[in-house]
Amino acid sequence: MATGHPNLHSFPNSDELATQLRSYVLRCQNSAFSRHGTFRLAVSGGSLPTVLAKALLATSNGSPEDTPQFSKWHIFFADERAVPLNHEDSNYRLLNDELVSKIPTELGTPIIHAIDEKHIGDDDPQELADLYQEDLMREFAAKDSVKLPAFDLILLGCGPDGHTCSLFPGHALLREKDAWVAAETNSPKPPPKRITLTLPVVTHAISIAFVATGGGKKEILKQIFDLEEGSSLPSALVNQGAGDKVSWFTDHPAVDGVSFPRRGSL
Ligand SMILES: O=C(O)[C@H](O)[C@@H](O)[C@H](O)[C@H](O)COP(=O)(O)O
Repeated sequence: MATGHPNLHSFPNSDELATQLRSYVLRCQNSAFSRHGTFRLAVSGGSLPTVLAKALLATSNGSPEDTPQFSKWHIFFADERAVPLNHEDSNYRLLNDELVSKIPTELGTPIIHAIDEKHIGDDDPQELADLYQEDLMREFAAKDSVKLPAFDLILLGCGPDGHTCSLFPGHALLREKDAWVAAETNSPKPPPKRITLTLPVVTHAISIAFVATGGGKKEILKQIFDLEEGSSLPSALVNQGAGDKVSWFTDHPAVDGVSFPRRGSL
């Protein structure tokens, strides 16, 4: 059972948010290195890769602690669309365009865990999900030897309907207890076919961060943080399942009208 409450941070602008997100991600990196020598993280699509790139491509102070050591990073996708990797809807392509292709050589190259292109054209994305789950098993141990994979960090967005990953409000997928990766065939946000980490995998991560900015998010964040009616929304379920392992990086317009207390420091 989760302990504590999520940490809600709000920053005046995107520069400040990126600076704080950088400290947070690098702190997660450094503690992952001390546990097992690599940093295993999952990232979402949407606006997240752009903010993440701003955070991670900023100039380092030169210390190893303030340097992303990308050659020891394994980057997975918290969710991915069932489209070719060079398609404009691909989260792989988005992450590559925004971040990976811009990493200076001296910082090394991360290992990116993409979906298997051979199954992208399948009618049902289930095989794509199963193969991605096998990829996780190669990195985190077989599913019959560990109940759930423990990502060092999962970076999420929150949609205006409260979805996160490709876990949408009211969908049966929210009740998935067994699979690590599941197929979604009817996403209300296009494109309809996707794969996604399941809720138990998300809440089992060592750290989880949401990035949500702009006034367009204030109504849903009010529901998620302040109102009973928002308690079954996917993003609220992450808060409930993971408690103080969750940190929200927002800007002031996104939490305008939200009463839930902000935390001053990371
Ligand atoms: O691939 C996806 O569709 C995303 O992973 C999705 O879950 C996204 O994170 C949210 O829709 C928030 O998107 P914004 O940050 O763009 O609002």
